[in-house]
Amino acid sequence: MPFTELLVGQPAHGGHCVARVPDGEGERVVFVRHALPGERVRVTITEHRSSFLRGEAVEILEPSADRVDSPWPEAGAGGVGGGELAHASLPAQRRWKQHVLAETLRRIGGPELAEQAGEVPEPRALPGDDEAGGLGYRTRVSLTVAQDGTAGMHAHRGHEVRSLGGMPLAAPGIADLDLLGPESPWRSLWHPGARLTAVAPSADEPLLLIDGKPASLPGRRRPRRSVRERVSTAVGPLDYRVDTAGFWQVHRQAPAVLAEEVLAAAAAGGDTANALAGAQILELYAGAGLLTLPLAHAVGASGAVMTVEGAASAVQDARRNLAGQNQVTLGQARIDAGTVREAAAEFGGAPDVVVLDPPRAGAGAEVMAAIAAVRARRVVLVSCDPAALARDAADALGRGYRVERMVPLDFFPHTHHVEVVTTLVR
Ligand SMILES: C[S@@+](CC[C@H](N)C(=O)[O-])C[C@H]1O[C@@H](n2cnc3c(N)ncnc32)[C@H](O)[C@@H]1O
Repeated sequence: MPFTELLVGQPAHGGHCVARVPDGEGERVVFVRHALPGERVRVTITEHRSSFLRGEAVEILEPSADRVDSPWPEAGAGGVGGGELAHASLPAQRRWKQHVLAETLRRIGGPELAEQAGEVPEPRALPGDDEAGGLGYRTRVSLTVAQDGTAGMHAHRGHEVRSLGGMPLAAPGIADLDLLGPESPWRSLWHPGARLTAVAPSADEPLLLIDGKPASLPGRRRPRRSVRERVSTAVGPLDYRVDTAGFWQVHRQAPAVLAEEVLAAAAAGGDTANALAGAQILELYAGAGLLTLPLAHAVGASGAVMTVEGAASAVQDARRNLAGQNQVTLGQARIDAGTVREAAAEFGGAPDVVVLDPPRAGAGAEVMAAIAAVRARRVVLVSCDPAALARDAADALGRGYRVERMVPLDFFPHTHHVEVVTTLVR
C-alpha cells in the first residue's frame, strides 16, 4: 500500500490527524502527518502496526482553507521533525492544539476533568509571534552532524541525518552562528554524528555546544560554562545565569510569560505583590530558579520558598541566581513521594501553594498523591504535554482538588506542542 487516497479527520495528540482505511471487514486507523482536517490527500504509508498505520500526506487533492505555504518545507513530508504544523496558519495551529487538549483531557483524564476544565481556550500567542509569523523564537536548537560533515537534523522517526538549508524557527542569534552548509566555519571542530546545541541567550552572545561541551572558533572568545538570561517581569528585570547545557525555556518570550502566569495562578489572580506577601511556597522541579526568583520577590522577607530540583548543575545555578534571597531554601533531590513529604515537613504545616513544572512525562501518580497529601490550598501545575497534564490533573481531582483555571500557552509555534498552566484548588 505505497500510496492511499484518504479523507482526513480531526487532529490527535502527537502532531497528526486521524483517517481511516478499509481493512478486511472493518477499518484501520491511519495517523496522517502534514494534513489538515477535512482535506482529501494522497498519503504514503510510513509505518505498519498491528492496530494502526502511520502516513504522511504527499499530495493535497482538496486543500483546507487553513493551509498555507510552509515557512519550513524541510520539516514537511519525508523531512525532519520539529515543524509538523508549519503547513497550517497560526490561528489554525492554535485551534488544532485547543482541540487536542480538550480531547486528551476527556480521553485520558476522564469526564470529570473534562467537565471541570470546561471550554478549554485556544493557546495564547506569545508577544510578537503573530507579527513574526511564529518564526525566529527558539533560543535553543539541537542539531546533529550528517555523514557529509554538515549540520542537520534527524528525519522524523528516522536515524538518517538530513543536512539543513535553514532554521526558520531559530532566534536570529542562532543563524548568526553560521552553522549550516558546507562552508560553516565550525566544520573542522566537529565530526559526523556529533550532537550540536546552539544557544541564543537573551543577555549574552550566542554559543555552540559540541557533544555537550562549549566550543569556540579559533581567535574568538573562550568557551563559556554558563550564559546570562534577563527576564522582564512586573517587579522589574530579573537576571539569571544558566549552565550552557542546562534547562531553560526555549521560546524567547516564554520565561517572562510563564513567570507572570505562575505568579497570577499562585496569587489567585489577585495583585501578586500583595496576595503572596508572607506566603509559604513549595516549588518542585525548579531548574535554575526561573520561577523561584519572582516567587521569592512576591512572598517577600516574611514568606518562604522551598525548592526541590534533581540536576546538580541547575541547583548550583539557582544558588547563584537566588543569592541574597534569605527566604529561599534550595534542595537537590530526585523528586518522589518521600522527598515531597520531607520538603513539605520543613514548613511545619501545609505550605500555602505548591508549584510544579515537571518534565514531559509529568509528575506521575505517586508524586501527585504526595502533593495532595501536603494539603496546600493551591497547586499550580505547569505541563508541556497534554497527556501528562490529563494524568496529573486527574490524580489531583481524585484527591480533593478541583480545576480553577487552565491557561494554554503557544510556546512552540509550528509544532504540535503546547504549554498549560493549571490552577488546582482544594
Ligand atoms: C520543565 S523543567 C522546569 C524548570 C523551571 N521551572 C524552568 O522553567 O526553567 C523540569 C526540571 O525538572 C528537573 N527534573 C526532572 N525530573 C526530575 C526528578 N525526578 N526529580 C527532580 N527533578 C527533576 C529537570 O532537571 C528540570 O530542571
